[in-house]
Amino acid sequence: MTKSVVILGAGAWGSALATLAKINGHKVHIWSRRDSQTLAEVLKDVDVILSAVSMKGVRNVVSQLQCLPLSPEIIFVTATKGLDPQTTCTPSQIWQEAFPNHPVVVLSGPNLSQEIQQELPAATVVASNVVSAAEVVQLVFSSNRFRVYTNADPLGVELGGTLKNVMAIAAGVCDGLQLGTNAKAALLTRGLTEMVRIGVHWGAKQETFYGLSGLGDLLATGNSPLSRNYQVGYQLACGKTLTEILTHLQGTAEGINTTKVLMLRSKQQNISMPITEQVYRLLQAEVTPRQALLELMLRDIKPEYND
Ligand SMILES: NC(=O)c1ccc[n+]([C@@H]2O[C@H](COP(=O)([O-])OP(=O)(O)OC[C@H]3O[C@@H](n4cnc5c(N)ncnc54)[C@H](O)[C@@H]3O)[C@@H](O)[C@H]2O)c1
Ligand SMILES: O=P(O)(O)OC[C@H](O)CO
Repeated sequence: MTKSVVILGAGAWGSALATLAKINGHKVHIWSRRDSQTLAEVLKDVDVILSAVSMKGVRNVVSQLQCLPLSPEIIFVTATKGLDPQTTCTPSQIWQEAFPNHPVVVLSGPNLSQEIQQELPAATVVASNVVSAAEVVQLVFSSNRFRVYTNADPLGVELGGTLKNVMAIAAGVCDGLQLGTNAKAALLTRGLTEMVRIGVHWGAKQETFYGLSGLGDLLATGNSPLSRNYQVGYQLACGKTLTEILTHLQGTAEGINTTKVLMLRSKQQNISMPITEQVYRLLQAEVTPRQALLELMLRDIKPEYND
């Protein structure tokens, strides 16, 4: 059945998702801050509202929507991969708190928007506590070039896509320093351990991190120069400053803010996150990439699990 879908955010990801819904024949409107129409006008008779704004815009967009009369049938989908700097909440937690009577679905997976716009095949996950809502969103986006799986662990799916951005910065550093394939495998594997450690403490399911939205996205983003987060790490390793990198970076590298929020949360909750800590210190220019590497290599020796 044809759905009316409004996509909030006309950036790289919002545009790619709009393309995917349009090829399935759905009525799609992309809304941005510069839209000539108001939100009230575009949200008339909408079935699905998908937010693809970057983390810094989420609270602003949520409060604009809270002022509008919205039918409780409307499904919210969040595709943002970030953490709120004030509360450390995830975007879906912000949407659900603001709209407690609406179903909220998280959409996340190994989805580099440029590849999707080139019509290359990809897969993703839509997760919600309301299974029927996830299934509606699955139908909106599924096609022969985009395979969509449902999942009942929205927090785990969302954290996978969010936390891997920190590891993607580290992976870019690893490649920028030309540390080789062994080092990269070690980094991504230990990075996943770190994601699982804090994610499970947060309330997510461990197995979710081994799926598309966790390991899948970690592999895509940690190995692709198309990733903005990877590019940040790569260029830091090549000697550029963060300010220089951000001047020329196309789009948002959410991992920079996520690293700060994660450091705060891991310290508050006493959770060991050594890779995240070195990425944080590197972004703060407290260590060089080589010093960060040495810090990680010279940590106390220990069993692989049990740390
Ligand atoms: N690009 C990708 O490949 C990709 C894939 C999956 C997920 N994501 C995630 O999607 C989100 C957006 O990424 P992107 O690549 O489209 O970034 P982008 O920088 O291209 O676009 C960000 C969008 O957010 C909007 N925005 C920012 N602040 C706003 C505000 N206060 N009010 C309204 N709109 C605001 C911008 O206008 C822009 O349209 C990020 O969280 C990213 O991690 C991106
Ligand atoms: O360009 P990045 O680093 O934001 O990565 C984009 C997506 O998260 C990949 O799934």
